[in-house]
Amino acid sequence: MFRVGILGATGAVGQRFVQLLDGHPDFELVALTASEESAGSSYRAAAKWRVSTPIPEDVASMTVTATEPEAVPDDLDLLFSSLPSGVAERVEPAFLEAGYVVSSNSSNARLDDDVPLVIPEVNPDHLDLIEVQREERDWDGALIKNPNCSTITMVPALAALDQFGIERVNVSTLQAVSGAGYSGVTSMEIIDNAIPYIGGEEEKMETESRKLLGTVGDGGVDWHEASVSASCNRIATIDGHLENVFVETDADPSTEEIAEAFRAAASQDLPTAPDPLIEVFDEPDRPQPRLDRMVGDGMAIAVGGIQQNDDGFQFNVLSHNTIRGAAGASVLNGELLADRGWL
Ligand SMILES: NC(=O)C1=CN([C@@H]2O[C@H](COP(=O)(O)OP(=O)(O)OC[C@H]3O[C@@H](n4cnc5c(N)ncnc54)[C@H](OP(=O)(O)O)[C@@H]3O)[C@@H](O)[C@H]2O)C=CC1
Ligand SMILES: N[C@@H](CC(=O)OP(=O)(O)O)C(=O)O
Repeated sequence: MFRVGILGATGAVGQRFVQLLDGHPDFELVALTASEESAGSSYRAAAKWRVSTPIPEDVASMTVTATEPEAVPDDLDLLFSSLPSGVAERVEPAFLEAGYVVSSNSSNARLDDDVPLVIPEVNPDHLDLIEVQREERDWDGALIKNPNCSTITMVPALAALDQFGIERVNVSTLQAVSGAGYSGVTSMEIIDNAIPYIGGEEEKMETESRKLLGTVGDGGVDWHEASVSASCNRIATIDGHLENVFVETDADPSTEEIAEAFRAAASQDLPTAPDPLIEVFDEPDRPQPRLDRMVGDGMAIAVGGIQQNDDGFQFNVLSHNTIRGAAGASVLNGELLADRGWL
C-alpha cells in the first residue's frame, strides 16, 4: 500500500477524495490537512460532511493538521491537493521542495511548461516532464496536475477524434453548481436562471485542451494547433457538466465512424479507470446530467447527439465534474504515477 494524504481535505473536493480513497486497493489515507482554523480538530468536527455516503469512521477520528510540510508524516508516498488555487500556488512548492509527490486538482501551474497536465487515457506520456521539472526546479518531489472539470469532460472525446485531424473546436457548456463549490453560487442567483459567465473558465478550456492534446517536445509540450473557442454557462444542476461540441476536421467522417472512434477510445489498466472510457448513447436526448453523470462510477465520459452539420459535425458530452472532473481525476493520476514507478 502507498501512504497518501490530502491537502485541503475538509473542502468540497477534499471530501470527494476521502470518499474515493475509502477502500482503495493501493492507497492508504494517513494524513489530512486544512486551514489553521481546522488544524487540531478531528476530521468529523472540521469537515461539514456533505457527501451522500457516510463519512468513513476511521477517517472521521483522524486529526486534521495545518497545511505545511512539517505537519505531515515525512514518509508519505503521495499527496492529493484540493486547496483554493491562490493557497496552492503558495503552499504546493513548499511540499515539492520537501520531496513530496503531489497530484493536484488546483488550477495554478497547469500551463507551466514543465508541469505534466494529465488525463491518463489521453496523454500519459506527458509524465516524462517530471524529469524536466526536477532538473529545472529546486524540487526533490514532483507535481502533476489534472485539468479543469469542463476541459476534462471534452478532451477524451476530442482525443478519440484526432485521427480525423481536428482543425477547429467550438464548445458551449451547461455547468453544474457544484463546480463553484458549496457556497459558490447562491440559490437566489441560480434557481429559475442560467448564468452565461464563469470567470476564467473559457480561457481554461481553450488553453488546457490544446496542451493536453499536444506532444512532449524539447523541455515542454508543443500544443495542438487546433483553434478552440468556448462559451461557459452555469445552470441549476447539482453535478455533471454537459457540453455541446462542434468540430471541424481535415477528414470528413460519417456519424458511424465518429461513434466507432468514441467506442474504440482506449481505457487504462488502473484501479479506478472506467472501461469503456466513453459511453456512446444512440438516443437523441442523452446524455443528461441527472441520468448519466454516474456512468462508469462517475469516471466515464458520456456522448450522444452525434450529427453532421455544414462545417463538420457536432455531439454532446457529459461527465461528473467533481468525480472525473476533480477528485477522481487526481486519484487516477496518482494511480498512473504508481503504475509508472514514480512513487
Ligand atoms: N475541477 C473541478 O470540477 C473542481 C475544482 N475545484 C478546485 O478544487 C479546489 C478546492 O475547491 P473546493 O473543495 O470547492 O474548496 P473549499 O473551499 O470547499 O475547500 C478548500 C479547502 O482548502 C482549505 N484551505 C482554505 N484556505 C486555506 C489556507 N489558507 N491554508 C490551508 N488550507 C486552506 C480548506 O480548509 P478549511 O475547511 O479549514 O477552511 C478546505 O479544506 C479549488 O482550487 C477549486 O478551484 C473545485 C470544484 C470543482
Ligand atoms: N470552474 C469550474 C470548477 C473549478 O474550480 O475549476 P478549476 O479546477 O479550473 O479551478 C466550475 O465552476 O465548474
